Amino acid sequence: MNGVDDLSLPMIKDVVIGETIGQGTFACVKNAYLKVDPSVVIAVKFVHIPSCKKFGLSEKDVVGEIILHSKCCNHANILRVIDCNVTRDHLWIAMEMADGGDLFDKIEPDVGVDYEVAQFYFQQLVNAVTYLHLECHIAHRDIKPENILLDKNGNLKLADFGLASRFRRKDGTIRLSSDQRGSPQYMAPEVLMHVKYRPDSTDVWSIGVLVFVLLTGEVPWELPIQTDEKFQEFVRNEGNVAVGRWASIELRHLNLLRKILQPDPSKRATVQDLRKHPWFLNQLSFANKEGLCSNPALLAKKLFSNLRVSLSDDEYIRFTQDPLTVNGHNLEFRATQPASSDYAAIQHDSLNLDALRSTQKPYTQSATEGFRNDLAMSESSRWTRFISTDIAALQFSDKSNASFASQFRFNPIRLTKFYSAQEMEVILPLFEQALRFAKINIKPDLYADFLELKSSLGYEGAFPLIINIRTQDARGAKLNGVIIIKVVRENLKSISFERKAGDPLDWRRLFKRVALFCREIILVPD
Ligand SMILES: Nc1ncnc2c1ncn2[C@@H]1O[C@H](COP(=O)(O)OP(=O)(O)OP(=O)(O)O)[C@@H](O)[C@H]1O
Repeated sequence: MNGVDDLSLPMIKDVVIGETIGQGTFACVKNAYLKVDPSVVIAVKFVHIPSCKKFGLSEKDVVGEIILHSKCCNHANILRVIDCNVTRDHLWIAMEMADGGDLFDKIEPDVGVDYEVAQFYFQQLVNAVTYLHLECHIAHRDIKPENILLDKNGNLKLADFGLASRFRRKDGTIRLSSDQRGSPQYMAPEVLMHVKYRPDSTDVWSIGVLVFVLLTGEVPWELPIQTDEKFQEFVRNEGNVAVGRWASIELRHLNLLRKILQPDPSKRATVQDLRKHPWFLNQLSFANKEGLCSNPALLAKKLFSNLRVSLSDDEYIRFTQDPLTVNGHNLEFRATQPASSDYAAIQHDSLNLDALRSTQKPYTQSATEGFRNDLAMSESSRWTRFISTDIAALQFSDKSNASFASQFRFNPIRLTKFYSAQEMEVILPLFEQALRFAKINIKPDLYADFLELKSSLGYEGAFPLIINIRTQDARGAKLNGVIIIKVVRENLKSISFERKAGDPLDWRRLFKRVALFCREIILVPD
């Protein structure tokens, strides 16, 4: 997987390491608490240095990122580094726990978030970047939803300083950059022009792309170059675009975006300019004067109100007739036939299973207590009641947005998840069909592999069952992750899609397509 397994992780003095809460390309992140005070919960990231080296990253690069990050995390909207150390194979980093999970997980593809929520995160991001640029003289250079986490109140925490650089020297002169690293969709045009550029100005551009993504649920273009039709159209019309997703953006937001997405960096707004804009200055009803969330329940309600997965007949018929459309939106997941490198297969080796056995627990909280009292109810009512406090299950419900969203609180649980009470002999063949329908090659057959695991490890030993997914999105970029099937109770299973690499919006699109295809087996709260 990424060379990180529980058995080889270093011990950290005075810290008790808990469950895996996330995985990156070379790292796994675990929750942990302090021995002296178990109420202090932190996150610890273990980076596997030999894996980084295989991909051409030196130990100095990896450690340098954390040193830089730890020098500029004294701000409410920047993820705080508490401590770090290097052992033989690992770099561990103790960080503030982002209890609200990932921001990207809460952006509905092709829809976006409520515009006040977009404004809230714009204001917090501008605050974070002002601090970085003006106080720390550091440019982040990789602003995108994947690098934004949320705390338990929904406040933004900018993370991942892997590409950050100090752009202002001690004597005040500017150190220009010339490398072309970053995420293409969020990159400013000058980064791709083989010229020297100011990295602080490219951060402002990325804020603009992120605002577009928040408002619409998709990126404005693939690459900010003349051969990209969408970008070309934007430039040709000097930002006055009224087609596609641009048409759904209100004029005042469009005006702001035009100031930010200014291809000429010398004309582009700076963070100081952004701070003078009404969109930054207006205080939101759920924020305090410092721009931090003062009403997490209201923010959560607004944020969640757009997250829905329709399993209706109309949607199903539309989807099966035109597999590239769901919820009336183009969900083209990939335009071509599967590439030979794509595949989906059950992953099994004892080390990885040990590591994954401890991945996210199903969200049970109050439902667990409810369960004991519900034994007399029918099985299906018991389960639907049991899952009725999990927001991932609620996103399939037909209830009105308001009552549905009112149950949401910030937590790190993935929203790309559903529950089923079906047997594996029903679930796995259906999954196989769904993945083929999504044009992902499958190593046949999943159920036979499961039976093999079951005969060697027993039924319980075969879980969590992990299906490895390696595919490409519509642009041909890699999209990797795992589908983890866990037994929650008796025959109730949670089926969680956990992205490892690639566009998070495309990952949710894939999840929605598989869910729609498998709608007969999904348990939906009443
Ligand atoms: N401080 C934290 N608190 C809570 N969850 C975290 C924290 N840091 C990381 N995570 C979780 O772990 C996941 C992986 O984090 P990590 O920083 O290793 O990966 P990444 O940067 O997304 O991956 P890559 O290294 O491939 O770019 C995140 O998506 C998030 O869900």
